[in-house]
Amino acid sequence: MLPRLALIHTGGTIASRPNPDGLGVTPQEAPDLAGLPDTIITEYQPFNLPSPHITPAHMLELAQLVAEIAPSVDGIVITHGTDTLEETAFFLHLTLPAHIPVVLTGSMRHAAEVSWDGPANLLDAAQVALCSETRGRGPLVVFGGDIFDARTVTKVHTSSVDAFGGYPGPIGRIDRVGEKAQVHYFAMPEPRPTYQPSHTEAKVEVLYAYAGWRGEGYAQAAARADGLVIAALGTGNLPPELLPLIAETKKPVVIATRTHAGPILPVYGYAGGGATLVEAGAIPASFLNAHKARLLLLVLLSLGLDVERIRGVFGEGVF
Ligand SMILES: NC(=O)C[C@H](N)C(=O)O
Repeated sequence: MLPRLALIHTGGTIASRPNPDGLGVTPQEAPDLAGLPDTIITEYQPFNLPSPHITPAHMLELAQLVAEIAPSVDGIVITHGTDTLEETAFFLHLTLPAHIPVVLTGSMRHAAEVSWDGPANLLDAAQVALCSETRGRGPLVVFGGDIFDARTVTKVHTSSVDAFGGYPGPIGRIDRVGEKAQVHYFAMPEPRPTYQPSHTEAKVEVLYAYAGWRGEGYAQAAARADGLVIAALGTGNLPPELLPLIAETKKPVVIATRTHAGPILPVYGYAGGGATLVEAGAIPASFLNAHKARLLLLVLLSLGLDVERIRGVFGEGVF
């Protein structure tokens, strides 16, 4: 029996061309998959958006579509804009069973450019999705031949075709010798819980720390949102003015880092140091970046978990 692949197109540069109405480049036409004969391909296009227009509601719609079609295919590829690709990948990682082989990819150049990287990324993603070793790893991101897990992958360059990286790096690689694809994995997947929210309506805002921040915008965000994430400094430290603000917040306040790799650690005991923030009730985000910590918090709040249970999930660090 021929392998069955589902291709879900959502827009992004991989679907973009110069705008016929004038300004810039916009998503228009989903890319063709070339170079994969003897495969039954079914295509879906739930929406056609630049990825800055993607919301958690779109991510939930995608998770539901993937779950629906997974039993009738051997692999699923999602084409997506690169700007928020890691957020959709992580949302799917949190909400889909790990046995479904889902691979996200995109491109950094559009189809009218000489350096158009869409076709190679799409073929790589399809071959990774159909590879039997991919099953059990949860949603992955394939870009430039590197295979990343959804938890650690992040966009590391605004314009290079090698736009994705993250700490500690790829979990695998796809290369091609002639027509034949070779897929190698370097690590085994770890067991982890997944979550089934029926909506994504919780409001979580991200605040970005900087030298001299006195908490401007904090009170308004804390009043509006159901929970906050702060992209804090280093191992999760803040200026002293933030300490009393966090101490009086009853809603969950998750501390991530604006530094590009590494964990949140309760090391420092000066006012606003990580140890004082944790003592004041803040929740360390472990190794998650601020925008992924936001999605985990949003999922947990949408499921109705209280602050202590949320603290427990982040504290266990298994996601
Ligand atoms: N390379 C890309 O896909 C970037 C584009 N702005 C998007 O995310 O939709």
